[in-house]
Amino acid sequence: MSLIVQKFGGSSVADAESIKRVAKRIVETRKAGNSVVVAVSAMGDTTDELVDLAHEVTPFPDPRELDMLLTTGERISMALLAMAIKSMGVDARSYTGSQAGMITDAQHGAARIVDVTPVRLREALDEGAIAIVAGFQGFNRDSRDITTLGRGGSDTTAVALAAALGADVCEIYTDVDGVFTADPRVVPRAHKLDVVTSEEMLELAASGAKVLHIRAVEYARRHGVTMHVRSSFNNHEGTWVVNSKEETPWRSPSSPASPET
Ligand SMILES: Nc1ncnc2c1ncn2[C@@H]1O[C@H](COP(=O)(O)OP(=O)(O)O)[C@@H](O)[C@H]1O
Ligand SMILES: N[C@@H](CC(=O)OP(=O)(O)O)C(=O)O
Repeated sequence: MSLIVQKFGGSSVADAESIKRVAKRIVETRKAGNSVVVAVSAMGDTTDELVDLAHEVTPFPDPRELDMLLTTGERISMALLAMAIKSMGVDARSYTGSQAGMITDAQHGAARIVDVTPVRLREALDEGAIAIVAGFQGFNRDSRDITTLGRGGSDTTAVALAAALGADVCEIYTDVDGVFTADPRVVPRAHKLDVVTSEEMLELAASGAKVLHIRAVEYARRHGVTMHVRSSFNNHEGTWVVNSKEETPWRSPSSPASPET
């Protein structure tokens, strides 16, 4: 049995229909015989809307309270996703970052992960359940406060969970088919890369490829996590982010042998 971490970005869970579509995909991965942990982002533009709302209240929101506010976005999507999966007859449980054991430093808005203690996730997996974790958030032990990892931080949540749980692969689901030579929405001639090294991915991320959070790539490189960036809207093989080109990409059991077009 493989352990797969799947991350769904805000673009993949923008509305109720999308949440049901994503739930179906997660259930298929579970029914194929894998253990599944999911990291989910807030729906669509929820985080931007919450930031705007805070600035309507005050030009300088208190950093602790801003983190408290922003983490609510992921709570909404994780609970809805767990409900959708349960309605399909499969056990699923949602966890906030603190419940999932994402321990960070105290830097509100840009916290760094210092430890991951996924005790409750292991319990859920042992009982055959799918664990759904709120992305982009953690908990600081000293202040006992909730923190956020910075914008786009759910990729890092997924990679950190994959490393701590010893997952076989960390799948990053988004709204494009993988990592392209340039932003495919801006440069129509950009082409998809099948395999990139984490080194190459760091360069792409540094030059603005927001498809992956740079800290997630750094974390994956440090901990030897293999990532597969792919679309949640089709079953095409995406881009493998590997530590060295000698590494044979691990074929995801959730990828069909002959992908649909
Ligand atoms: N080099 C690139 N390859 C792929 N996508 C890119 C690249 N550069 C920028 N993007 C953009 O990144 C977007 C995906 O990131 P994001 O909107 O944060 O998704 P999510 O909500 O899934 O986290 C794509 O829609 C694409 O426009
Ligand atoms: N919701 C947070 C965290 C995140 O990673 O989102 P996304 O995966 O949609 O980029 C943000 O918008 O920054």
